[in-house]
Amino acid sequence: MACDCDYVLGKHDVTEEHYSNCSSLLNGRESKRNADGTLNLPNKNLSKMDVDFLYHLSIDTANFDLPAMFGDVKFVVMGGTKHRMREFACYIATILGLPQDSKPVNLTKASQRYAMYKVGPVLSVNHGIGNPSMTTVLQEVIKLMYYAKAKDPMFIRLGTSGGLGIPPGSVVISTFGLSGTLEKSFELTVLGVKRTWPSYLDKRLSEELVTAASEFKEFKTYAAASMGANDFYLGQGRLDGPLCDYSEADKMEYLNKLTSLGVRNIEMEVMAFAAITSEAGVRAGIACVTFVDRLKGDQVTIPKAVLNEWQKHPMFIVGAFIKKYVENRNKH
Ligand SMILES: O=P(O)(O)O[C@@H]1C[C@H](O)[C@@H](CO)O1
Ligand SMILES: O=c1cc[nH]c(=O)[nH]1
Repeated sequence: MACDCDYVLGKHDVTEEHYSNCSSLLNGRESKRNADGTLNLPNKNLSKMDVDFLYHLSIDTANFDLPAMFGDVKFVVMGGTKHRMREFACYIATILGLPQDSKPVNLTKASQRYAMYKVGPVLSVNHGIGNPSMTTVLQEVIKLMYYAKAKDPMFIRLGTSGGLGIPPGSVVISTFGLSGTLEKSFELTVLGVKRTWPSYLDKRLSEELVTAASEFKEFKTYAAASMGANDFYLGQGRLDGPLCDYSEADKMEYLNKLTSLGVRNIEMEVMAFAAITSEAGVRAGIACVTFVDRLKGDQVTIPKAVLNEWQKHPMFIVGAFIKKYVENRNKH
């Protein structure tokens, strides 16, 4: 079915409101999920494969009972580092009152690439730095949820970032991702052709995360656009990398432009995370703490112990959201 708003992928801009109200936007697929909430992935080749090896997870569909292992997953929470995602697994077990192993089991240890922990309905997975690392594990986890027949799983990224005009330690809940060239889309070259997909996040989930954040008064939370850079140094307009051929004035002009467009933080995965989850029909959100105000400098100079505490801010928000969701579900 053609999109009823005449949006042609990659050719016209689409407003956030338009996007979240348009159910037929995604490659003409009428339904992104089955009636029972299980995923209806657009790649029809998958159903023709006898076995699917999720190579970077070291898990396959022949030797693992995926519905038994992962069928109850409701939240896939992802973030850059293995340490953070292990910490989040322990934290969520505590706040949900679930039994905790003294050493949480890394279910993807054999892959030697990533770490993945399961605590009740929560899967906590690290994704490394930048799009290629993140999209590889994200796509395998989406397939994992598909084979496990998980119902309506939500994907949330817990990240770190550089802020724009907001106090370091604040959290930004992303509403959409903006590329370095200021496009609201994720670009990937497929079969030699540059393709783009819209990079909006789930509006309702963002709002629910903002509501969950309102109980934490010790740091500020902003709902805003995020810029996703393909590099930490030049890609984020820093002056302190090994390479730099622009001036401080050029950098400030660019960062001020981002700020005037409503961008409040810069990280490295937002567009791909938003686009791929949306194409796969899963609701997704992103909450990132900021470690530096990029309008004031480039270097992250805050002591590591403080950064480790700040890294917990998005965990508090996402933890509160999950706890409330689980409590409400148990009531019904
Ligand atoms: O989730 P993390 O803390 O990895 O997110 C940001 C974006 C990059 O992955 C990385 C750069 O330091 O931090
Ligand atoms: O400035 C920053 C800090 C953390 N992560 C980023 O991508 N940028």
